[in-house]
Amino acid sequence: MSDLFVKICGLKTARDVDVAVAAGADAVGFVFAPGSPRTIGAAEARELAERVPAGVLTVGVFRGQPVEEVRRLAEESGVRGVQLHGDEGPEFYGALRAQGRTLLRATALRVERCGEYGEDLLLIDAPDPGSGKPWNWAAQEFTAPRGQWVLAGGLDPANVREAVETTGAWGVDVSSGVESERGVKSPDLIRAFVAAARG
Ligand SMILES: O=C(O)c1ccccc1N[C@@H]1O[C@H](COP(=O)(O)O)[C@@H](O)[C@H]1O
Repeated sequence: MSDLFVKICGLKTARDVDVAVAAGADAVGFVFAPGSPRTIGAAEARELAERVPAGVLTVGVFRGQPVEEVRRLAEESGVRGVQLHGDEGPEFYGALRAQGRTLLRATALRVERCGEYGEDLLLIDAPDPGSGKPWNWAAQEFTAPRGQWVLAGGLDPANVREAVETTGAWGVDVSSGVESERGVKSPDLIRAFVAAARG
């Protein structure tokens, strides 16, 4: 097994959290961005996060929300990581730094290296996050960033291994590709994804 970092995102039920942890996920994500079929509240996320062992990172996922809201939801839910999908600049990451959480910067832009905005992990995603639509990570023009970067966007059990081998990603993140229908996770697909990702 490789030591690839694997994050399973958009979890809403205790069953799915338990399956992801048992399958060997390194991180689980709870969506606080409004308007997603996966959006949950802070109290629900807290209950789910409390099931997660200390060695597995719990991550709150945000998009275009004010820093006060991000701080509050992170505090109320107790997640240990914050993933930002908006166009937040370095000052936004700086404002969150004091909370001591792992900061994940998600972007569809070309980025030279992880850490430019003060993030701990860089997530290279599709322009429409959470849609399940892949982007062309195999394209000649794609240059992998330096440092710890996570590939996301349209991954599933069938394509994840090739994606890792082609791009050299340090980690992978998935939501749609482990669902039986939009917003509903499949335990079998979660297990298959983690196994396939690690090869
Ligand atoms: O999952 C969502 O609904 C979501 C909403 C808003 C921002 C990010 C979201 N999810 C993130 O999208 C990527 C990849 O998703 P997919 O596998 O293509 O469905 C992943 O980083 C999720 O954390």
